[in-house]
Amino acid sequence: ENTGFCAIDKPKEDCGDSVEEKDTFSSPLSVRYLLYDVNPPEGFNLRRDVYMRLAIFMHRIKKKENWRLVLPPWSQLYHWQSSNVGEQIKLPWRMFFDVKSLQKFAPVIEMEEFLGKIPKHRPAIDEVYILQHYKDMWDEGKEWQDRWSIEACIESTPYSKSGKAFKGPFWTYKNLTAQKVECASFQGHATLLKGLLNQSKAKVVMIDHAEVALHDTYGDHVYWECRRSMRFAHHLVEIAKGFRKTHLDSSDDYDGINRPEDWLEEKEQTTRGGGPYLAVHLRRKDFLWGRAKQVPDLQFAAEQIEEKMKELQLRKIFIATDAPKAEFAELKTHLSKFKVLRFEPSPTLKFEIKDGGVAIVDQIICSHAKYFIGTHESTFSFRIQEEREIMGFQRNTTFNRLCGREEGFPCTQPTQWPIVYK
Ligand SMILES: C[C@@H]1O[C@H](OP(=O)(O)OP(=O)(O)OC[C@H]2O[C@@H](n3cnc4c(=O)[nH]c(N)nc43)[C@H](O)[C@@H]2O)[C@@H](O)[C@H](O)[C@@H]1O
Repeated sequence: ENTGFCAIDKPKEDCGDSVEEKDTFSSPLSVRYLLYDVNPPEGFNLRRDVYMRLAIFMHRIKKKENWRLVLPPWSQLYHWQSSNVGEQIKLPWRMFFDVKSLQKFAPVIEMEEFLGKIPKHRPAIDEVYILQHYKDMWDEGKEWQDRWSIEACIESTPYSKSGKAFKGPFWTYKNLTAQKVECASFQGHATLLKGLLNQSKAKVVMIDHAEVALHDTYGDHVYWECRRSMRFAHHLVEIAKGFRKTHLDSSDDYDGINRPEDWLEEKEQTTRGGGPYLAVHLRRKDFLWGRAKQVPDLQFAAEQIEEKMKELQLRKIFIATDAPKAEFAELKTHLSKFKVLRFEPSPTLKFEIKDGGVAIVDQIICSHAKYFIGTHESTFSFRIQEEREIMGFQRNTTFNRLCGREEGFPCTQPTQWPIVYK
């Protein structure tokens, strides 16, 4: 069967660009759709990780089962607080990622494409399963065992019955409804969802709190294939390129970075150079209380940055941060010997790419630097580290983090997760 999707093991010629498919909802099980959502307060980069768990699951079953994974639009993320960028709801994945590239790994489609297929007379979603942890999961002496079962909901849910159908958050789509909503206690890896999906005959199933399902295998070659397929949207890559060139004397040619257009053609890379700047991801805001011991005050962060700048004999520092303007200005006063830069798009550009796009441009710039220092346990920093692994930077230039004042300097550095190829 040719689904139009490009499997990792198919020759490139067989990989169609189009995701158009013939399914009209007329034959109940010809194609099935898996929708999902994540715990509302989670940020963008944790959500990227949850996507990978489900995409890898879809990748594993795609030869035998005809599912489409519907990409959940980005709506009202807690950290996206800019007021001058318009509404940040229902943003499609193509604003941030190269969706064709994702499709070369897993059969994914955008929400709007899925919505376009639903006949008027039918609720969009047949069945919603809200994943929850087993009540006894943390009991002492309880052995880990993969299991799932439909059970009463332990906590209250945001779904409520209105007439025959259920209403719910549904990524802020007001008209979406579901026919059935149940809770499923779940303990195990994403592939365990197969049992849950196959006990159902529904065509459209949604998994809420998908973060409860764990990675099948973290860090093997399939994980990295999925990760490599998550290329950023071209327009964001171009914006980052422009910034690197104009402000940081950095370009792929000059920095010795050589990445094929298509991730399927990527082989193990070695990058010895990197742009002539130090990049730092300085996570502030909720991390100031959430990770108080490991997040340095600005003065202590600056001391660590200065030390590294002297060692590397660099002049320019790129700071990716969620810090308010005043904090960034203070940091600059502590680093007055150097040129300290931040990506600050014009209001028009920011309106276009939104908070999510600004964050990705920050990540791209950090990932191309000669040396990177991140923030303890921030998934934002982790994703930069992965990007650098893909580009083949030497690991000691990647797996670094700032130390908290209480910890002192030096402190324990991040675990290295090396890239693996087939
Ligand atoms: C404590 C936990 O932290 C987790 O955050 P953590 O892993 O850093 O990383 P994320 O899951 O991405 O969430 C942090 C969000 O804050 C913004 N942000 C953080 N750092 C930067 C930066 O350098 N530049 C720009 N432009 N934006 C930044 C951005 O919107 C990003 O997605 C959250 O996902 C969890 O919900 C929870 O809050």
